[in-house]
Amino acid sequence: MGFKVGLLGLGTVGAGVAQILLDATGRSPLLQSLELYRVGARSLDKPRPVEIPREQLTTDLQSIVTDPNVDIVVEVIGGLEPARSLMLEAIRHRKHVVTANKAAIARFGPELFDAAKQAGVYLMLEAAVGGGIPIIQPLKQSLGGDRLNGITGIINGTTNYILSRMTAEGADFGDVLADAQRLGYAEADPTADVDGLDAADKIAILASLAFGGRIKREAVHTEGIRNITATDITYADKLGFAIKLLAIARRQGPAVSLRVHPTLVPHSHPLARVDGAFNAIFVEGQPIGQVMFFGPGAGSGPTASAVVSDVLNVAAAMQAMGERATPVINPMLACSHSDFCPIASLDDLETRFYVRFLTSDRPGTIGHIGSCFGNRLVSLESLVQTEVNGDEAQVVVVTHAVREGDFRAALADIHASDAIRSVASVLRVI
Ligand SMILES: NC(=O)C1=CN([C@@H]2O[C@H](COP(=O)(O)OP(=O)(O)OC[C@H]3O[C@@H](n4cnc5c(N)ncnc54)[C@H](OP(=O)(O)O)[C@@H]3O)[C@@H](O)[C@H]2O)C=CC1
Ligand SMILES: N[C@@H](CC=O)C(=O)O
Ligand code: NA
Repeated sequence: MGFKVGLLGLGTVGAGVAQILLDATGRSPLLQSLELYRVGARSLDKPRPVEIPREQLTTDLQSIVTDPNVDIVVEVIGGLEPARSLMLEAIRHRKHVVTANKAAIARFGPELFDAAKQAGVYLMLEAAVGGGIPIIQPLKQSLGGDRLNGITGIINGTTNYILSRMTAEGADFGDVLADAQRLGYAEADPTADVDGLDAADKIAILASLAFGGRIKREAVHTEGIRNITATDITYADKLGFAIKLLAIARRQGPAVSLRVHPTLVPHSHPLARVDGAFNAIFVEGQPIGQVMFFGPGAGSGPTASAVVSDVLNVAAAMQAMGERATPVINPMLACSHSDFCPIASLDDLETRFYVRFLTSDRPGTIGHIGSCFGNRLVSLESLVQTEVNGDEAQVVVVTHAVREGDFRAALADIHASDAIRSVASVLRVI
């Protein structure tokens, strides 16, 4: 029994997918049942790293998703539209869909999964989070017996690369970003990466799988890394922390706390040692305890490896289904949530904070900071005056775990005082 694949997109990921599909040697025998049948792209004349016969190539992607011979559509064009409409059209034509498109899934997941359920087809997305790292299927299958409590991930390679280089070289954000763009690590428009939006898309997807409910994309509190300075990286290091852009989803009472922000991570934590463009996802559950998934979060080959694994899972399920008229969907491969997860308020988050103040170097300043925190029940772990420059001093505070709302109220009280020149940075600590 053979299955025909319609590939939408022949860029970084699409070319990698085509390369695997066209070379089954040494791979799963099931690959031999797959035929790369049609391929869609914007340009027919662009040089490609993989040779596709001209008659298989088209710029008419609609004709692929409606082609009665196509069994599985792979969407790797990216972006919101026409990706969303093409996936919906494919599903309505009863084709299984495999996608790497975290932006579209995070926003249109409910619409797409409802359509897939109604049509009796699979919508698969292993490549959408962590690129080549298996994390979607492990959450659906391997950890299916666990009650998951938290997911903490470095799930954006660009920002991890930038922060790693800032740490290694003592360099500033702007300089490293410019260099990352020159080297092709960061895109020409790096907004989605450096402002945390890409990581927010991905944690919304992971949280939905881990906590068994739909997630509204706008529920993810998102802060990027533009304001991280070499000064904070140095202070954090002296205090025993690395600064990482973490995406965090945790159970908080009956709700789920969802956030992406730069975070101080103790040097002893496994995530502190994930450097460069690598990704890692740290999952906590009961009874598993802690488990970490590490590897290449992007790139042609790794991402294509995840896409093809989905295609193979779908092919295996289709083979098992045989010629049955009514589709039988394997619940361990499908997503069947219908209710939205309640989202916890950020004010109620309990976390430690790092805060750096620029103050006047005069008597009473430190006492004033301490009492403002104390009045709001914010307990301090350490408070150090680190540097004096003329009449200006730097004061770095690390709190114990406190309610975020209380911490913010104390900060507002401190800010109102004329002993404080500015609050130079506020970062959460895990
Ligand atoms: N690159 C990576 O490492 C990773 C990417 N992803 C996701 O994978 C998806 C693809 O990314 P990537 O391969 O990097 O993107 P590219 O920009 O490299 O490739 C996009 C491909 O889609 C084609 N395309 C785009 N829009 C259209 C359109 N409207 N009509 C026809 N063809 C179109 C382009 O055609 P043409 O070549 O002719 O211009 C190109 O072949 C995205 O959703 C991305 O977020 C996920 C994880 C990692
Ligand atoms: N832009 C992303 C790539 C894939 O998701 C990243 O930097 O991690
Ligand atoms: Na993955």
